[in-house]
Formats: sequence, structure tokens, C-alpha cells
Amino acid sequence: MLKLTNVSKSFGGLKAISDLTFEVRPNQFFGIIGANGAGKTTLLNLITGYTPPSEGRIEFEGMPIHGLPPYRVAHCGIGRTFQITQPFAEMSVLDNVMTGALFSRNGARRSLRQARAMCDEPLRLVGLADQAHQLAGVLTLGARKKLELARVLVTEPRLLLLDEVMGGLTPHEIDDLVETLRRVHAAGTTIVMIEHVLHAIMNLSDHVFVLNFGRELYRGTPDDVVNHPEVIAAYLGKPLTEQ
Ligand SMILES: Nc1ncnc2c1ncn2[C@@H]1O[C@H](COP(=O)(O)OP(=O)(O)OP(=O)(O)O)[C@@H](O)[C@H]1O
Repeated sequence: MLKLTNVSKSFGGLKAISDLTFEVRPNQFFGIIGANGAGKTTLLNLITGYTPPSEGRIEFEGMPIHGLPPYRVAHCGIGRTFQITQPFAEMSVLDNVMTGALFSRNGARRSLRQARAMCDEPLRLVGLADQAHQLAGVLTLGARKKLELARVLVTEPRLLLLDEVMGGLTPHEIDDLVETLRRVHAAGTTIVMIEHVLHAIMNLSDHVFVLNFGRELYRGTPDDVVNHPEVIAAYLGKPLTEQ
């Protein structure tokens, strides 16, 4: 579905991403982990067109997407969230999600009524249907993360990229968001997730890719990854069972 071939990205003399090759298959829940500065956000920016690769190919459903601007990548069916959520605080939850429906592909051709109708399912999936008429500015951080998710889901992405959605959440909010993402994935969206909250990413992912200084360190099932000596040495510090 998403295929990267020999992708590299340099910022001046710094090689933030070095020669990455991997493929995400339809319906996968693909986790990406790595220490601060390993290149995770740069990798998402490369896939979503926020920054062009210095070398290599990125294909989505067989079409080259490297070099396309972000809105064209989004129109291909790739949605993403950002580390910092930025809802329109003075607007309701529902109106925030409607902006996603109105400004996505074909959005200009939709009536307000059509855009409104498209919001029901994303709001239900993320568990915000009961708060649809609340102002976004009064939501807890956990609810704001769900709103960001709903605003992307209303664009009907086939591939969803999540950039550290669990950051700053309480343990209860993390468990709740894990269940939400499980529902989103079960509803048919392929997911690539970058995350530092290990138990969340290990619980959700069927495949985990480990980045270290912009290079592939290891890839495998969550069990393989957490027990691999190089991953323990470079990222975990000690085995998960001892943390
Ligand atoms: N626009 C840029 N210009 C110059 N250097 C950059 C730029 N963006 C990222 N970098 C550098 O590239 C490297 C990878 O950064 P990146 O933000 O992708 O890491 P990360 O794994 O997402 O880190 P974190 O977990 O802290 O978010 C870092 O050394 C960073 O300073």
C-alpha cells in the first residue's frame, strides 16, 4: 500500500533519514519507534509531502507520491495527525470536524448538510458523539486528541499516520485512546503510528520498525522487537519486563 525505496533526507550536513526501504500492507497496524531525534517525524513529513526526500521513491497504492505537496498527498487518501493538536477553540466539536469534510477532496462541492452528515461516523468512532456541541476550547487534552482524529477520519483516509498521539495523556486517557484506535483500525483504516508510549504501540501494532539515527535498526513483531538485544541497547535501556 505504502512503499518506500532507498529513501534518504539530508538537512545540510545532517542525514536525518538514511536509505530506508519498507512497505506497509493494507490493514496493517505499523508501529515506528526510536529515540528522540531518530528521524520519526521527518519520516512522516517525507511521506506526507511536508518535506521532499533527497533521494529515493515513495509510492502509495502503486503511484509515486514523493515531491507532491501535502494537499495532493492528502487527496490520494493519506491522513495524518500532528504532535500538537490545534483545534478551532471557539468552534464546536462538530464544526471542527465539519471543516475536515469541507476542506478535503471534493469538499467544495458538498453542501453544509452533506458535510454535517459525514461527521456522525467519525464522532461515533472516536467516542465524541455526546460532546458534539461543546466548544473545542474546553475539551481535555485526551478529548482534543480524539477530535483531531475525527477531523482526519472525516476525510476518509485509507492510510492514517499518527505522530505521537499519546503524548501528554494520563494513563487512563492512554488506555481509552488505545481502544479508540483499535476501533478505527477495525473499521478498515490502515495505520502507521509513531509513539514513545511503548505499551500502547506494542499493544496495537502487528509490525514494529525501529529507527536509530535515521537508519533501520530492526523490524519485526512487537515481541521480537522488545526482546532484541540491539533494540534494548539503543532504545529501551533495559528489557520491558524490568521497566
Ligand atoms: N527542518 C529541519 N532542519 C534541520 N534539521 C532538522 C529538521 N527537521 C529535523 N531535523 C533534524 O533531524 C533529526 C531528526 O529529527 P526528527 O524530529 O525527525 O526526530 P524524531 O525521531 O521525530 O524526534 P522526537 O521523538 O524528539 O520527536 C534531528 O537531528 C533534527 O534536529
